[in-house]
Amino acid sequence: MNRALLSVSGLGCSFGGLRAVDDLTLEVRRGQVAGLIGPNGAGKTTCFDLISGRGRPDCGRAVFDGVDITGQKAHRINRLGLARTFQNIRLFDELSVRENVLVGFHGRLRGGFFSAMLRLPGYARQERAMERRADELLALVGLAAQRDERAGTMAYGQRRLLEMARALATDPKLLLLDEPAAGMNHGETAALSVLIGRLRDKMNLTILLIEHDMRLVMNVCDTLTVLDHGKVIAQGAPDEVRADPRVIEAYLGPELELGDA
Ligand SMILES: Nc1ncnc2c1ncn2[C@@H]1O[C@H](COP(=O)(O)OP(=O)(O)OP(=O)(O)O)[C@@H](O)[C@H]1O
Repeated sequence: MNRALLSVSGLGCSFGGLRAVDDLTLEVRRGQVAGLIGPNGAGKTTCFDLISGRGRPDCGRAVFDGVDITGQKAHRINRLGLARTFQNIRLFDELSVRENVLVGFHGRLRGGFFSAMLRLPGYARQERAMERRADELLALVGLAAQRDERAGTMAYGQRRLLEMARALATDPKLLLLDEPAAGMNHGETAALSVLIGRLRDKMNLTILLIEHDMRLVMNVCDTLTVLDHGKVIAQGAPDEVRADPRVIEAYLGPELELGDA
């Protein structure tokens, strides 16, 4: 059996004259936490956009769970089991925390418009099941107590967790996290490390994350890919990657003393 859940080969994309992603080849195996790191502007978010259907690559191929998803639309890729969060958090600030998670279930309700309008019993049952699942996911990310608060009033780190809960509501096999620790304090980042480990070990999730917090990256990632100017400059186990002179020169050197993680 092919153990790769996501295989990307030769993927590329330009903005005008800028080659934002150049010949990206990357494999994420089932049950792994993989990290995509690199300096600002290296092309990491663009990679996520290409993989998740928010941008079209001009060359290369992406295969998810045995299905060619190259250039497919975002909602179709999501339905196949790939969910993501965004660097710039996208929540409905006027809705409650719980309602934001329920949005993640959108489109999964069976029965359509009329059963919703008429509030048929089957529809109401599904709705209750989703509310229970939303509450479980909020408990998982540590936001159960804030369930009825307005999302717009939450602290930044909590908003990131809420985005994760909403992505999890689509019941993904692969979760792409774009800078999940951005804006979190030290304690929140430590809790996030534990949560990511739990998602992998207890919920069987495969995760690909972009992150600048090297302590988190070194703690949670089984494998790393380093991008610089759109190109992969190193790939492998975190310890090997951080000792790679090209990586130290491009990125890690000023950010991370050896043994800091
Ligand atoms: N829609 C766009 N139009 C034009 N240029 C873009 C667009 N999106 C990204 N870029 C450029 O492509 C390059 C890669 O950007 P990207 O956001 O993927 O990098 P990144 O590694 O995620 O950076 P950061 O760590 O700062 O978030 C940058 O030079 C950026 O300015």
